[in-house]
Amino acid sequence: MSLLTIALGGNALLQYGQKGTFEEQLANARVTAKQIVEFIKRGYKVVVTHGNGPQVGAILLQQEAGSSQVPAMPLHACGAMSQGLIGYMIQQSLINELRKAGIDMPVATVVTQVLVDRNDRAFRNPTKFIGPWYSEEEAKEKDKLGWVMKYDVGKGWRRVVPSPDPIKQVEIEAIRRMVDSGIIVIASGGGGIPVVDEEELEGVDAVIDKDLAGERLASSLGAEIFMILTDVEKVAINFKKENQRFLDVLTLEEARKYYEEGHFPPGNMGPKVLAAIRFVERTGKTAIITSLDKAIDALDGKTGTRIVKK
Ligand SMILES: NC(=O)OP(=O)(O)O
Repeated sequence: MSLLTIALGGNALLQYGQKGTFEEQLANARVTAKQIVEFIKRGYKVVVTHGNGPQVGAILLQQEAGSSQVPAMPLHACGAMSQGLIGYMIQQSLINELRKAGIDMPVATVVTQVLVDRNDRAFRNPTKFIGPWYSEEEAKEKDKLGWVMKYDVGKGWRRVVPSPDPIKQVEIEAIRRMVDSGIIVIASGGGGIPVVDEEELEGVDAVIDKDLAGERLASSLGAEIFMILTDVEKVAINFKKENQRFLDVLTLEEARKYYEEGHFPPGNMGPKVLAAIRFVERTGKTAIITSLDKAIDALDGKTGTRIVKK
């Protein structure tokens, strides 16, 4: 049975413009779970990872808003909370869909810590968008609170936090044993809880990119395919320009060249293409970038962008 590692983008749980109620997110998780069950019906073992940008930002806001009554939790603990919340929604939706399909397979979410380097330059240059979008006037007010705000092109101003490079999942052996024993595992959610391992494990305030952490998960588990699901069907060069061109297949060499030429913006397609490059470099296997609704067609080679060794 081949192993498929799926990295779910933000729109799998929360679409731009939605408020982010529990009901909205659960409804999105149900649509996502239907797609994942299609992979399982095709005989794949599946490991799921997911983003948490909107959710971890919302949890952090809740901490700050309630801090006069109960102690606010640090950002790394908010990351852990987001794994529980999102894992719960995906896990419940998957169990319901598996039951409908008559498939008897266990599902479990693993609270996952991901090792980072305390000296990672990312700690001095926050880039990871979290939480809701704000107008320029609102962003100026947030600046006064000490938040770092950046413009998210076409959407508005948003809080940013450091996003160090993931080194490895601390719980990788536990995840491997679960996968080997036939459990559908949801792991490394929100890129994992960032931790350093000096004298002992310790959480650090950051949010890791889920695609880069997903690559670490997929490569370490020996996945056959690493599938990154986002809101576009294919990767494009010269995106939104007159000479925009969508790509069906990218060799490692082409992917590196386009990446270095700056075709893929940071905080958007950039980390997805970088995660795909690293996966193909490390394993020689295939990475696919496509949208959630085209995932099955992409697996069948009918659409999506495939990043291959040669
Ligand atoms: N952690 C992370 O990469 O989340 P998003 O994909 O939601 O930004």
